[in-house]
Amino acid sequence: MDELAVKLFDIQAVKFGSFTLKSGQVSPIYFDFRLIVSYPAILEKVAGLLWKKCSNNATVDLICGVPYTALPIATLISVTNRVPMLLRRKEAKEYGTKKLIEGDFRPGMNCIIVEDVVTTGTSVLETAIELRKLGIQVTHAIVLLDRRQGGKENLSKHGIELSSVFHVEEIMASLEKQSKVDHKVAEEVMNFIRGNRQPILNRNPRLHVSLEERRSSCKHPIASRLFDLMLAKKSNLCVAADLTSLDDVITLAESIGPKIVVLKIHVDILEDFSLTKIMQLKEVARAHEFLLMEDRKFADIANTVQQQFHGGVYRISEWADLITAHPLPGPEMITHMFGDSSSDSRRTCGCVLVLEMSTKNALTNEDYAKEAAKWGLIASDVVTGFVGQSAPQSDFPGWVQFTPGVNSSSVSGDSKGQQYCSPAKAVLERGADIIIVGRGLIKSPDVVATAETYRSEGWAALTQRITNP
Ligand SMILES: O=c1ccn([C@@H]2O[C@H](COP(=O)(O)O)[C@@H](O)[C@H]2O)c(=O)[nH]1
Repeated sequence: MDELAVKLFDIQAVKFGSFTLKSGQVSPIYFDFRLIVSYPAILEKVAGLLWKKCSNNATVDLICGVPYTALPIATLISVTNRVPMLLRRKEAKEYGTKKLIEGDFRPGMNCIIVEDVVTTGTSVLETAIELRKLGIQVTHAIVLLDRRQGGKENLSKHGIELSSVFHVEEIMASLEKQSKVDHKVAEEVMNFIRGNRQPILNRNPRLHVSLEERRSSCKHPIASRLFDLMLAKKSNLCVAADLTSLDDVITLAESIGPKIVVLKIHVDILEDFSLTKIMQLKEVARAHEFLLMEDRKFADIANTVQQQFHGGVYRISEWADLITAHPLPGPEMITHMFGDSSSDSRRTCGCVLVLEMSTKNALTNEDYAKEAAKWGLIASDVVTGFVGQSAPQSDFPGWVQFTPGVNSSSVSGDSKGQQYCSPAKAVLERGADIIIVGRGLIKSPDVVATAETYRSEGWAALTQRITNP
């Protein structure tokens, strides 16, 4: 092991300095195991050590590497030990079979996941979710290096036992013993690892608090109403009714009304908009008890947005229960668009801030979302929640996270930049309270049955997240 640690250091697969990790943490150590493919003897050694962990732990039908670094390692294990391998794609192709898992298997077979480095365990879990969807059992994962920052615990909560060849402590001890790093560096690394041990996937307490408790922290009546509806209807489904006819939206709303808690529209794509018809939709919302969200994504100076919200042909403030707004122009826009403190719409309509977009290459990165969330706190009397693809490290339990880009099919997105994930992933891994489903439902041949499937999957995931943190 000492020898392997030194070899990894010598080929610069272990680096010291200041590195920003996927989680946003700045780490004094970085493992770049992609380099191993260029050193066949090291690759062979690593594959051998991983296989030892494997055969110690379970009877293996199949192995599957987490893309991409672990793929050559898994291939070598497979060939050397004659154990069949499955190939996981990161994204489904938009043509052909659209499979995320390639290879030959039977449901019920067990599969060991192979990974190079585990920090929080998210990548292993993503692979396990795809395998389990096909009926393949996943109870073990093997990894070259466990950074010991919560990955083992997170995976164990999902029924996966993680075995590792190395821990960071062992690598540091080997490198210090062989004078590759001095004591000061070794101590700095170990302090970082010890100081960041809590399971990162559980950082945000909002995710595991009961809906009843969260309702009691709400500052906005529309947020309280939404929690009431979720509890009463056992639903966290919002349907994006992106149709161009308001008559068709009304027909859709009448059929799926009992399954949903929010119906989201884009008023400016409707070809037959009239105030009379939108009031009919409002009546359906009242009868079936769901909220009406106008996804206008306001983003201008307060003076303009105020007129867009209250005036024009749409008179959004007269019928919308929820509206979306980009935080980009700053908190003044959010507070002033509703009018002065006596304006009714401050209490009858809740503002949902778009902190992160679901699209590829969106500029709404982690820093933007973090800063933007502060506007929400400043304008807390009108803000009911946010649109996002991840749970901020900390937010307010009375806010609701809406996550769009949810689609149960294996398609990873559309051809125009939209990106999709499943209801379970949106809720369990990304922190969604409300899942927003558009084409995955409105294009289906049986919208009522599809609404029920999304309702039950979304609700099951939310219940699981709250009861099994
Ligand atoms: O980041 C965002 C913000 C909003 N949306 C909206 O959600 C739906 C998604 O529709 P799909 O058919 O499920 O792709 C749509 O109304 C968007 O305007 C989003 O997708 N991403």
